[in-house]
Amino acid sequence: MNSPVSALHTDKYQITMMYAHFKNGSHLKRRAFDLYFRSLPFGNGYVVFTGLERVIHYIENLHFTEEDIEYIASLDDQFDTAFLDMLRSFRFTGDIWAVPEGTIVFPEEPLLHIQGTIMELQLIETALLNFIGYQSLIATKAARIRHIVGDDLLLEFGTRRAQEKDAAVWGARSAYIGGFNATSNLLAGKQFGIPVSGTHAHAWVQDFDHELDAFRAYASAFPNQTILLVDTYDTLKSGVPHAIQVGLEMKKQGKKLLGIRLDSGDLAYLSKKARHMLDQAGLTDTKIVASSDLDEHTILHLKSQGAKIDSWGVGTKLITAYDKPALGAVYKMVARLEHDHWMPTLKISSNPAKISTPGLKSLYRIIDKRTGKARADFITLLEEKIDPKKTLVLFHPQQTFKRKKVKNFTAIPLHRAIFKKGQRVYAIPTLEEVKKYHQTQLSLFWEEYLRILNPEEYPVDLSKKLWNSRQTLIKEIYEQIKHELEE
Ligand SMILES: Nc1ncnc2c1ncn2[C@@H]1O[C@H](COP(=O)(O)OP(=O)(O)OP(=O)(O)O)[C@@H](O)[C@H]1O
Ligand SMILES: O=P(O)(O)OC[C@H]1O[C@H](OP(=O)(O)OP(=O)(O)O)[C@H](O)[C@@H]1O
Ligand SMILES: O=C(O)c1cccnc1
Repeated sequence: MNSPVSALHTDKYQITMMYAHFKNGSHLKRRAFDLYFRSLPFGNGYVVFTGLERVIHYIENLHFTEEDIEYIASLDDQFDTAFLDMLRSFRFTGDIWAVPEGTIVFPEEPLLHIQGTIMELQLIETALLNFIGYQSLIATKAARIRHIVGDDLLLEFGTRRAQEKDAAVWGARSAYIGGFNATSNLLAGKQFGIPVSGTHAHAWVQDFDHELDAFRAYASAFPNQTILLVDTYDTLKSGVPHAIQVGLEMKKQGKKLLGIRLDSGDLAYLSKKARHMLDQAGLTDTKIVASSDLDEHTILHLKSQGAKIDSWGVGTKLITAYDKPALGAVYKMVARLEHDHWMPTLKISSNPAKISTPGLKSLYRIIDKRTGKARADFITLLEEKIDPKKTLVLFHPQQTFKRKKVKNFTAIPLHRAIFKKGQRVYAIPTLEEVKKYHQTQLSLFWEEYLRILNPEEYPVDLSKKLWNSRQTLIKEIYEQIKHELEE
């Protein structure tokens, strides 16, 4: 179904670290990593997590072919035969936990938690960040657009402007999860079962001597799904009148002109005029589709101007995540297994926002039982239990004086086990299930967190124990550095 992803879809340094670990005798040491992002894209209040299905296919198929191994050997004559032999039988043997696709997620949350040998965990970093970062970005952009249009039909038109093929196809899938109704990309339709849709291009009209002939010919080829592009010459003087003429001819034959498409000019003005003209002619059921560099901001403005647009075709600005082309997801080591005991590890940075959260952790969503709405997300040490009968004290991880007490709540664990010892233990949901799950996720949040402009910051808090363990580790590392410098 999906084209397999090569094991070489990784950065060179992952292979060189694998080799250095192999020479060091440490390649089979067990480690744990978290995948997360640090800041929200597009000024949005949340991210829609997607990319897991591709991660699963990648992990299940992960192996080096003979050609891959030959290529690696050709890079550096350092690589000895024993290492190359080991690559021949390489398979992923670790454990992965992840939030399901479609989940609403926030900065600093462990979206994936992965345990395995350091060698395999290094190898997969690049591909995981690549898939999750891009797909989550597009699903989030799509959700913003869905938020603005209400129930209007949303069509994904981005393939021709996407950053190459995979981005177009997986982007179409993410857009569908985030709230689009259909894609123009047939491969995405075939591969994922996304509804496909479309109109026709200017070239269809240009290929005829007269616009009217072009419209008639198109209507006769597709009598049940005729949508005519009306802006090739002059939208109001030529395109719409010709479309109306064809629409009336179709009506006489008991058929219906489904729609017209506007693709340039002042879309508010043109759509209002076109609506009026269609209605005057009795074509009240004929819909108006608009496209032309649309995004959530332009659509919002068009709506505020009273544009009479029923359906939106969105390409470039969605599929390229135009205003924030990278999510900036990261993958950090959080623990090392030493003598059967997980030792938390930390990445310190001069920028406090970049200090990672150590250890094996659980991620919960705290739901207020009275309202059914999310109060906060709560990250704990793995071994901690939350007692729903007790009051939960939440505090801001930086401004710790900011506190709130939560009673009468449910703590929903967000992680699912995906792989155990290299074997998948997770039943991949259908795309429709993912889309539906995303909708139920949205319903957990107050509108204040969902609005597209200046949303409220949703609290993601650490348990006291986790917060203490992080502070202790930071202190220990600074003490150690000080001590080493003094020596
Ligand atoms: N009423 C409107 N209010 C705000 N933005 C609009 C309105 N009508 C159209 N737009 C947006 O303005 C931009 C206009 O694009 P541009 O000036 O490049 O040309 P165009 O009219 O689309 O023609 P072409 O596609 O042939 O270049 C598009 O992003 C479109 O979505
Ligand atoms: O505007 P987007 O959101 O990217 O949507 C996709 C665009 O692709 C097509 O344009 P085409 O390639 O025919 O070029 P055009 O810009 O001249 O319309 C279509 O007419 C849309 O305008
Ligand atoms: O079907 C359409 O109208 C379409 C498809 C891709 C890009 N622009 C428009």
